[in-house]
Amino acid sequence: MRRKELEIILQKISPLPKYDIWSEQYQTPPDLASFILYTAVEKGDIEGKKVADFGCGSGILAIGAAILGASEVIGIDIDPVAISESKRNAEMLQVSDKTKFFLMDVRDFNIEVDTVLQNPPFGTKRRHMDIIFLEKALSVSKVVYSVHKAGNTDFIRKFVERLGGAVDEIWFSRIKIPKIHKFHLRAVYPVDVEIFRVVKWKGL
Ligand SMILES: C[S@@+](CC[C@H](N)C(=O)[O-])C[C@H]1O[C@@H](n2cnc3c(N)ncnc32)[C@H](O)[C@@H]1O
Repeated sequence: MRRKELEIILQKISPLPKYDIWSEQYQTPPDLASFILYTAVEKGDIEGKKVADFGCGSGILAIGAAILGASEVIGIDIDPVAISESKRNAEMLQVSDKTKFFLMDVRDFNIEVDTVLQNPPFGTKRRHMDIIFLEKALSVSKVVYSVHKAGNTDFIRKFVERLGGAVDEIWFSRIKIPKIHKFHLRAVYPVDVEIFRVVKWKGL
């Protein structure tokens, strides 16, 4: 399957019906999701691998990984609506046999996987939430693809190195997110993001 075909399939996954500002539930746009997924395939991180999607939202990264040949995919989210929407979307795209979705806080996840894909909350509402996700992802996997608000590259690089990992590659993109604060005037805001590929090179 070509990347554009995957993107068209992922466009069938709608964002969650109600946007929870506190949980920062913006969806990864299908073009960025297909870029992350294809990059991960090219690097050997998806096909035949056990993959987790932390904060799966409507399931776009988890379902994409299943479509691209992951052997097993686990999606988790703290919001019950996200879990039911992910299950519904997995059924619609005929990958429910390869995907499992669990309602849980990322901090409670303790299953070993090969690869974690995640677009965590930026931490705008709950400080350092993205870092909590990243630390958990590195503790249970060998490779992590993680989307972060741009501008904290050095902090993230050093944080990962302190955990015994390494930032292997970084890509840049821009996504539109719904307004975060009541005083915001526009409905959506463009935000520059960095996508990190992080590898674990020491036992954690
Ligand atoms: C930016 S959205 C990304 C959604 C989806 N992965 C995507 O890429 O479109 C972040 C997701 O993390 C979830 N979330 C926030 N805090 C969480 C936590 N402590 N544990 C698990 N999921 C959480 C939110 O409910 C939301 O669905």
